Amino acid sequence: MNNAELYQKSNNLQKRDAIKFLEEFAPKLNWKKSNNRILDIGCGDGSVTNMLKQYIPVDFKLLGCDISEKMVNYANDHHCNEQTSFTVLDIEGDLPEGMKGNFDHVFSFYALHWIINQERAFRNIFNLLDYNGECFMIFVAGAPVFDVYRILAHNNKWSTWLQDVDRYISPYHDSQEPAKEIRAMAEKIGFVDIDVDCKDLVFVYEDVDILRKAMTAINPFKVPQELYEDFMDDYLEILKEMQLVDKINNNYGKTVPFNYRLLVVYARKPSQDKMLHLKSSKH
Ligand SMILES: C[S@@+](CC[C@H](N)C(=O)[O-])C[C@H]1O[C@@H](n2cnc3c(N)ncnc32)[C@H](O)[C@@H]1O
Ligand SMILES: CC(C)=CCC/C(C)=C/CC/C(C)=C/C(=O)O
Repeated sequence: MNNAELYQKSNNLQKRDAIKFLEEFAPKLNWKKSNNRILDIGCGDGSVTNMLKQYIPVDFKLLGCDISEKMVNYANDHHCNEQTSFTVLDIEGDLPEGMKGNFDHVFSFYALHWIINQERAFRNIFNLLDYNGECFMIFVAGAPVFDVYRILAHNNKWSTWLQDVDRYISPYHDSQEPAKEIRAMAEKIGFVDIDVDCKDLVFVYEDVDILRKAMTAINPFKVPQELYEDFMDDYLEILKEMQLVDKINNNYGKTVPFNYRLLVVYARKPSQDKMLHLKSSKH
């Protein structure tokens, strides 16, 4: 998952969804006239961070962050300029003091399903925002890829490399009402104007080879290189058993549609007055 070169060639699904939801939501955000301080969490190779610039006012400072140093280096090499830079940050870890309260807008695209401790990450996002700051995030609730990981983890051939499989399955994959869960968590943290939607979407891969590359680009497991093609063959066999890929002719010359559920989340940190008022009414 930290091969930026490969990821930027195979992230059509992620890019399509970032564009789709930015087009809908960016015009509705409360942009400042000047000096918009923006953070993109889980920026990866930086290509979506770069696209984000088309949807924000011209006066901005944009920081992308990612847990992977390799991704951050690639993003800095390809997309860094006077207004945009990238840094290493684990959104599930301790925040540097200097970043707290420093952002008017926090975005995150296709990253938060990688986080086990959701409350820690959402609390960190709250603390990164300045008063009245807004966050907008899209991430995967459920997808067949997570069922495939579970099945591979139970196969003796692959179990050694998939021992920590739960770490890489969206925390909402088995949830009946992920939007309700997220809303309750965001309310508990102190967010207001919360809007959470769980969308049923479809992405059509042009053929099995393209699908294979996309799955390799997001594969989090350290399967040895010499076994990797065999691993992907078994991966595809499972997709055939699940009737998601045709058994006949390896789906040759045919497109491969996949259904998945995507969480689309907006929330705002209250004003300073509102927060002081809430604090004093608690005592
Ligand atoms: C699928 S990529 C998404 C990249 C980009 N946002 C996009 O939409 O194309 C997910 C990214 O989240 C990063 N990530 C995973 N866990 C993270 C964490 N705890 N803190 C920050 N980034 C994390 C991964 O390193 C990876 O680069
Ligand atoms: C098995 C399969 C090909 C599923 C495709 C649908 C889908 C939503 C894939 C994205 C999964 C994911 C975890 C992406 C990411 O982290 O960027």
